[in-house]
Order: sequence, then C-alpha cells, then structure tokens
Amino acid sequence: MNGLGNEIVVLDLRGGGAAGGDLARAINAHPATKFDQMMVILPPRVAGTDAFVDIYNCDGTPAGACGNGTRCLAHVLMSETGKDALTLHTAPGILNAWREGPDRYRVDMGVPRFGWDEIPLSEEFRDTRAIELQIGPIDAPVLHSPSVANVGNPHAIFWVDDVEAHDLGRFGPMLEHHPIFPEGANISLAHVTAADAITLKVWERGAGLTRACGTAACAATVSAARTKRTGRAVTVTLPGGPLNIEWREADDHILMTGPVEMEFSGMVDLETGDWSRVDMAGEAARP
Ligand SMILES: N[C@H](CCC[C@H](N)C(=O)O)C(=O)O
Repeated sequence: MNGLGNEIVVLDLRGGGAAGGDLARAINAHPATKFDQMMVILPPRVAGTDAFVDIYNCDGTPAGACGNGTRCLAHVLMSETGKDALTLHTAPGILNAWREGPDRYRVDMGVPRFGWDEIPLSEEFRDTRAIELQIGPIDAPVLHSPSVANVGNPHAIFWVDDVEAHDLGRFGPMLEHHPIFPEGANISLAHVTAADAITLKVWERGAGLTRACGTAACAATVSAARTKRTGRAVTVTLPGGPLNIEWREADDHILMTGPVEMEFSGMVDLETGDWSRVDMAGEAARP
C-alpha cells in the first residue's frame, strides 16, 4: 500500500507467525516489495482494541510510530469489518482511527511530548522549541536551532525558507545519528508558507528520504504552533501530497487526515521474505 507515496507493507499475522527486523530486511530486499515501513498486524493484547501493531523501518529497526502506515492499516481493517472506526494498539499507545471517505482516513495520533528526556535528547535542554544544534561553519550555519518533538517517535524540525535549497540526502544521515539523539531522530526541513500551511521534506530514521511522513507532519505542526509560526490547523504538503493536521485545543491530541492507496497483495514466506502475488480479493495466486 502507500500513504501519500510513503511505501507501506502491511503484514497480517493475526492467524499466527512472527516477524522481526530480519524479515523486514528480507522483504525489503525484493525490488517489488521495497518499502519505507512495515506494519505488522497482531492479535489484540488489550480489551477494546482491534489489533496490536508492530512497526519496522526498511532497515529492520523498530519505528515506534508511523502515521501514513496507520491510515493504511485503518483501510485494511475497516474494509474487513465494514465499520467506520477502530482502535489500534501500538508500542507508544492507543490510536483511534476513522473513515472519512472511500480512501481517506483520520487518525488520532495522541498527545505530543516536548520534554528533553522524552524526545529523547542526550543532554538537558530546557526549551525544546529551538535546541542548540547546527551544521555548517560555526559563524554561518547551514541549518540550525531545530524544534524537537516526540509524537510516538523522535523528530527534529529545521525551519527554512526553501526545502529544496538544502541537500537533505547529504545532511540527513549525519543529523539522524547525531549524538544529541540517543535513539536517532527523523529529520525534517519545514517551510512555513502561511499561518495554516507548511511545506515539508523528511529524512526518516531507518528509511532515508521518503515521499511522505505522517508523524513528521504532526511534529512539524505542533512545533510550528508552539513557536507561533502557525495556528493549530495546518495543511502540510510533502513531496507525495498534502496531509491535514489539527492539534486539538481541547485535549492536545493531534488529528491527522489523509489518503491511502492499495497497490497489490501477496503471500510472504515468513522464513525467507520470498513472496508471491495474490489478486486483491485474495483468491487466485498469480506467478
Ligand atoms: N513514515 C512514517 C514515520 C516513520 C518513522 C520512522 N522512520 C522512525 O521513527 O524510525 C510516518 O508516516 O509517520
């Protein structure tokens, strides 16, 4: 599947079997199933939830949260039940999702955290709206003073005037693994174009440059609102298209709304990651 061009593999293990980082890497090694994130659907662990979900990056590391993948899961599970709402359980918490249209879903991504030890950062920063971090010459930094936020995973947002003016493919890896981020970080360039609009480009932890990153859109919106760059309802335009993000005043929850697309389905060998295509109805296997 894909969510705004963010490539997602949804692996349904409710019937049994186990998946980990090795399987994620093996599936990602096949050109047709190269992905950004793999969402593993497991049987529910808590009453009142529809499924437990494990999330992996294409390099096999755990992702914590994935906004675009969560919409894809919402599509798969709601298509199955015919319901318009569901509750997912992921490592960082419980997420509610709703169908907004045939291929459009809204997810409550929960409450963002801003404490330096919640991001986490490796040293104390009292103000996470702009931390002292820069790259480039000391007196003429190329990128500096990012806002940081945790929305189920760690994000650093650099505010720029043009997201294309910087080589994120070059700076991304360096910033993702910067010692200030003990668990790594997703790195964004954000251009605020209006009080309700941000253009965003993301280097993802464990996945690199992607066409879209839902959690980064959430982190950019809350960080922009917190620093008075925008209001609390923002359209975030990524290379793959727009996401609507609202940081709800009443309870500080972040609501993310956007599209999903089904590409194809298949059966995968859980030992080797080898797979074969199956038609959308899951009936006849094709070579
Ligand atoms: N693409 C995802 C985010 C993946 C984050 C992952 N790269 C990490 O935190 O390690 C999204 O739509 O939110």
